[in-house]
Amino acid sequence: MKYSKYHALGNDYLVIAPEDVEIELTKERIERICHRNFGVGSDGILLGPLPSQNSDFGLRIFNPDGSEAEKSGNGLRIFSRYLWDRQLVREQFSIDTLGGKVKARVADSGKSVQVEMGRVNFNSEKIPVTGEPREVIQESITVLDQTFTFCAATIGNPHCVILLPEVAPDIAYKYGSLLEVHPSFPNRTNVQFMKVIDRENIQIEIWERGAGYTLASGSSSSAAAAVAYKLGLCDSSITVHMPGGQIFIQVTDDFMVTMTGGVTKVAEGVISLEMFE
Ligand SMILES: N[C@H](CCC[C@H](N)C(=O)O)C(=O)O
Repeated sequence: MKYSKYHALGNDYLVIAPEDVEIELTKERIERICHRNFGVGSDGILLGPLPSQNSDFGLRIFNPDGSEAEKSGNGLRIFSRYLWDRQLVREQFSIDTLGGKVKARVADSGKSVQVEMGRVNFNSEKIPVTGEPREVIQESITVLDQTFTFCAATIGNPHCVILLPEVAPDIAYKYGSLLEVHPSFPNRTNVQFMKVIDRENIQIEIWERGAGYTLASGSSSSAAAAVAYKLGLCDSSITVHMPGGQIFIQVTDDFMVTMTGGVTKVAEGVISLEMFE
């Protein structure tokens, strides 16, 4: 089964075209393909291009735990580059995901991709977050020995953004997995620990729903930047600094987000079905 591997700031994905799917991609098989030792190794699988009624292309996004995600910013940049590599697109095109339709534009010979990610929404019913319908802004949540103040947002997929004076990987590892499955989030959640550096720069450490600690995340960058803008801590153009690199986010007054970042091609390969035995 053929695949193409790319990374976006160290957040890596395998692109598998539907015509190359030789065996049903069950939860167990996705887990095995993404496994760093027993499989190819990846932060997820992008299945496409699929037919779409309302966009040029359809895309399905799977996490390494086999769960399906509504959106992935890095995944959308990687898929856009894949379409460009296959000469299926020119300048601008649209992609339909479970989390809505986006517009993408490839630049710099495929090394940079801009995606209009859609509107960030802070409403509890949309994210979802349990409790009364409200905007989830600066609320308290307790895991282990720690009570955090958080904001929640969706850009198709759910995010829990925690503002701290300093952030580091150990915070994401210690608390991320517990926040991911906290009962306040019926669909689980992605988690970002955010330090606001100044009005144009933030730093985040990421724990992804269904993937764990990752070096970068486009939807996380979009959600965290939108929260920083919502809280009045940043202006509308924000550079998001992550262990894997930087993503440039622009936020409008009504929280439409445009994301721009790099993509790197890693390899093309063939998955042996023996791996599933
Ligand atoms: N784990 C995420 C999907 C991938 C997000 C991340 N890789 C990105 O670049 O946005 C979720 O379940 O919502």
